[in-house]
Amino acid sequence: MAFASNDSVFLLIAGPCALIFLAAAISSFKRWTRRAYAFIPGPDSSSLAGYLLDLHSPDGLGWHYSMPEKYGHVARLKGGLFGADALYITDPAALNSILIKQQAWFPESTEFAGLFGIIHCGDGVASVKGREHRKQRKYMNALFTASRVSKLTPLFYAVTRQLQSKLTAAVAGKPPGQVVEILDYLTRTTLEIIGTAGIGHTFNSFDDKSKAFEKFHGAITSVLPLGSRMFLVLPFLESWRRIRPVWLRRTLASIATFFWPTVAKFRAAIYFMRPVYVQLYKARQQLLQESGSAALAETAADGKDLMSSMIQANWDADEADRMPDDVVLANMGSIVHGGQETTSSSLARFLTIVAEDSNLQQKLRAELQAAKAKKAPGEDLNYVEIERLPLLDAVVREMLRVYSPVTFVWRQTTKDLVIPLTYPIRSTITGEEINEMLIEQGTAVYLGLAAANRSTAVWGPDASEFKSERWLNRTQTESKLPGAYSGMMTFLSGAKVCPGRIFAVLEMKLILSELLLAFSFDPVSEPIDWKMGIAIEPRVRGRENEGLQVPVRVTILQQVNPAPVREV
Ligand code: HEM
Repeated sequence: MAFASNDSVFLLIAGPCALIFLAAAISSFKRWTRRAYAFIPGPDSSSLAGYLLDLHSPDGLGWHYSMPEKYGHVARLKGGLFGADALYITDPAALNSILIKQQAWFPESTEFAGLFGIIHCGDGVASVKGREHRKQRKYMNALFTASRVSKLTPLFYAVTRQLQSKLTAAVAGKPPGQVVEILDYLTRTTLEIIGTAGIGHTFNSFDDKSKAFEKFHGAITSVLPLGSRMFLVLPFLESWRRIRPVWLRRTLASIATFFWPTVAKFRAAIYFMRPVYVQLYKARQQLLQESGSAALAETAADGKDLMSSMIQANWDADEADRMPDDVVLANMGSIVHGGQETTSSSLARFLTIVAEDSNLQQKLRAELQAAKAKKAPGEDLNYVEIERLPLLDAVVREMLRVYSPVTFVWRQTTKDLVIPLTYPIRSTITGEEINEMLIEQGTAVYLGLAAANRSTAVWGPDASEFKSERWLNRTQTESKLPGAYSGMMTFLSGAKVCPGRIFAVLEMKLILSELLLAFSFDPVSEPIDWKMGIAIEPRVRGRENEGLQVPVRVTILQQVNPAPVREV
């Protein structure tokens, strides 16, 4: 009898469990084999594994750019043998719906959230969602207002002067047109700017003997390319970082490093950056505790850096609104990372454009010289004056439109949703026009930022050509796209819009103007291939193994006085 009752208890528990298991298996099988988007045109996958290899291929920029022209502004990405289909979206109304109107149901995919959570060792803005994201963004948005950023202008100049002197030293006394690997200089510049203005720390980036710089520079520039090489495991990273106990996760990671050198390098880069942030944060907290806010003036940026402001705001906030230490630390990582590679590769791209187009280069220089002529000798252009240079503004906008440093972002629906379309889909099955479509829960949705920026339907038949003139006669309202910056998608829009866009644009304009006043640039004969990564990666054709580089020819126009060395 006892046996029988045990049996029924077992059946009572095991029965429903088996049913739940079966239902879950059927639902995931249905999801994996779902072909709900068969009526939407889209590219064939280059392998049985589906679209993932094409989407992430380093040589795949052309694949991305061609998407709206070949398949329309919503394209189906075939999941292959085992995966579900996904969507590639560049349609203005659909982007507006996904990023703004219905953004609560389209959170960032767990893949990117997981990757950035690991890189920043915690839940900063780049890896949290919903209310927590809104809470952290309030702190971050307050740091990046135009008025706050304009106050950083003297810091930007101070670092740019170091770049000018370093570049002058590299080419002085040599024949004109010396070949210089300019990306290295620009990476040092943007790292030093984000170091001093972002987190109040100097990396001594222009000191060739600075080991700290060398290692940090190596770590920060390698971590995203390494991350993009691990794209096949990205879907599991968010669950991975929740594994407890922590020692188990660390042991598993250590085992993985033996089999996969990329993981070993990725981990080493993170482990190098983390203590730098921890040390800085602790020092800042100690200052606050011991001597109050005024003591922050001791930092490398005289207390004007963004992170000091964030730490101070957090310190002053009510207990309930305060961010825990690990979140502040993760956000230090988000700011340094967000502000580094995107900006340095854009600057390098800009220099190659003006090197190829001497007429444009001369016109830009003339505009800058005219603006400088109105200032007292030795006085710099201020934030408003830099912003109001029409040609520089047009060239920077066009560069950010045609060469978006971030190619796509990744979202996932959390419920079935209908989205409107600006450009109807023509069904491959019935031939009818579809003006709105259902996106099923769980669908991976890729938003093609770079491709939308080149859509001929939005920008005209010359969309993929670099034509700065288009901005001299065009207004933001003319673009149908919901992008936060001049109607382009480069900085995204909505809740996840890049908080650093005003910072980035000012930084780029200021560096470019100072470089153009002091040097002229000419092209080299070797072609540079701009490869796809999480940010764009330039490599010299035939010398890919030498890493990221952008050679240009540099000639001194105007001797620059050596920059004063900043004591830190
Ligand atoms: C040309 C330069 C830049 C470009 C093209 C760019 C682009 C972007 C894009 C597209 C995103 C959204 C990513 C996503 O949702 O997956 C983003 C996020 C972000 N960017 Fe930028 N960015 C640039 C410069 C900067 C700078 C200079 C900073 C800081 C000083 C910065 C800080 C951030 C941060 C912290 C985020 C995460 C925001 C969040 O998740 O809420 N970015 N950026």
